[in-house]
Amino acid sequence: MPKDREYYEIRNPADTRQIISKFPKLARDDVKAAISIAKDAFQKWSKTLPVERAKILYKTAEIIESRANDLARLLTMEEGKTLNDSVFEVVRTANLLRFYAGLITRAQGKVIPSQDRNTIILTTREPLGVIAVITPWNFPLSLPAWKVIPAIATGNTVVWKPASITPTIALELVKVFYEAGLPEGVLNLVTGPASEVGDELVTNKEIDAITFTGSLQTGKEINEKIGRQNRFIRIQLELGGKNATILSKNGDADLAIELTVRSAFGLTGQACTATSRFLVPEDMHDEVLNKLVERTKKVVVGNGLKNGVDMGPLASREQYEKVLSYIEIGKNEGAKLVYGGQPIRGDEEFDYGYFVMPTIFDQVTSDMRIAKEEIFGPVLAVMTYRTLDEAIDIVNSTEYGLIAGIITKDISEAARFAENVKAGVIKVNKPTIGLEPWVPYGGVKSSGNDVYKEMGEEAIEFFTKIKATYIGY
Ligand SMILES: NC(=O)C1=CN([C@@H]2O[C@H](COP(=O)(O)OP(=O)(O)OC[C@H]3O[C@@H](n4cnc5c(N)ncnc54)[C@H](OP(=O)(O)O)[C@@H]3O)[C@@H](O)[C@H]2O)C=CC1
Ligand SMILES: O=C(O)CCC(=O)C(=O)O
Repeated sequence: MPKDREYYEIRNPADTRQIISKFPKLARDDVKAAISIAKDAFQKWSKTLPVERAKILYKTAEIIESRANDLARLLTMEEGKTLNDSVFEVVRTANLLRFYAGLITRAQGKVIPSQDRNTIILTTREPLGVIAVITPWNFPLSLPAWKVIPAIATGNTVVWKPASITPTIALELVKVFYEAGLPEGVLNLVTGPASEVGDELVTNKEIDAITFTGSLQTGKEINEKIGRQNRFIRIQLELGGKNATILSKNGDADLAIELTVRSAFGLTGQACTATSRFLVPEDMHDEVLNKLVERTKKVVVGNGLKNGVDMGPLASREQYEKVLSYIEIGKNEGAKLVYGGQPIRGDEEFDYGYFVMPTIFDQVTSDMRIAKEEIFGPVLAVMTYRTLDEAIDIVNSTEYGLIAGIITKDISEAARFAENVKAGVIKVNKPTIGLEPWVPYGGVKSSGNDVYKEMGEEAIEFFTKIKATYIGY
């Protein structure tokens, strides 16, 4: 790497005086070199036996678990989430490794009866080649893991660009893979500005598929760039959300409040699965709102490394400013601020971090920007409805369709909700946050291009192509 390479600092969002690491701002030529390394490595890696690849994945899981505490601490210091939430990410990563290790050693194709005698027809799955993985910062370990692991498990090689603010934990994951025996060149990390590093990955003709998670705006930009290339390429886009939880008249209000507080303010609202709209029956509004505010007052905000903290800082200055600006937007468009709405300042513990109070707006209507646009922070919009049909219309009224929840004891109501809500994931009496690795995941409408799902067995479909072979004998 050239000596004059420019480096940038990663700082702890809970205390920006603390420098976590320094990373190089790579240039286009570096990315081209990484792609070429991945392309060379593909020749051998794609021919390794699934059982050999599985062995490396199992070993990686073992090492990750043995360092769970250190990895979780690093994740918290870099991204800001609480230590419990970081441990959850580490454990999920180990689970993903074992799940895909098991999956790739199972049957992958079909034997199809032929119309001719003495003929066998079978299908096999083959890897695609070099995969570009582009990921956001909010789940900087387990989200990239659910792309990288099935990609390499199926024999592809990867060039991965992590979000610029969370490269440290990304590098740790790459190191563990190599320690577990991954051959050189199979997984390559490239750090630096999206305008150069990201753009090169999206436009380089040696890339065989792109899997991206991030904002709607970037997703559209990438989609347009791919569209302008005169070639066919697989692309998976997982984008934003504006998820609602409905409390039904037949639901347990206390449970709804508990799950909503967890899904709205846990992870500081920086989850694509977060609840950002809470729909309450009109005649239960006053009682539920009071209880919601009382419960939210108990959310402990602070440095995620500290015991008992429920909500860490926002992950960056950009996020902090974005959230505060949405709070102003909410006030200006007539929503009633009933709790929070301010940065936390005036104490050494908070003064150097991006801390904002958990915030609740009441009297929010579907036409307001805070009900339509993804804020990606701890801001909850409370809305009311009269009938379940009206509530479902409100849930469906945004351009997003990632995840939606209902709290009800009525099974037929839950089924009606699941059938009529346009979202990739439905939760009944569960928090909207919290995905399981063995379950397919992906949004509809503007929440994703929804051609291929992530996680579950379905992830294998994105990372492999099917070949049909006819054998006469
Ligand atoms: N549906 C889902 O599963 C999830 C969706 N998200 C969404 O992610 C967003 C938050 O993440 P955030 O990182 O801010 O999102 P961005 O879209 O800004 O960035 C995501 C990744 O793409 C890179 N990138 C940005 N612009 C380009 C470009 N033009 N070409 C190629 N790569 C680019 C970023 O690099 P850099 O960091 O250098 O800018 C980063 O690595 C939220 O809107 C959220 O909804 C988050 C998690 C899950
Ligand atoms: O809710 C979860 O478990 C995962 C959510 C997620 O990965 C995300 O928000 O990016």
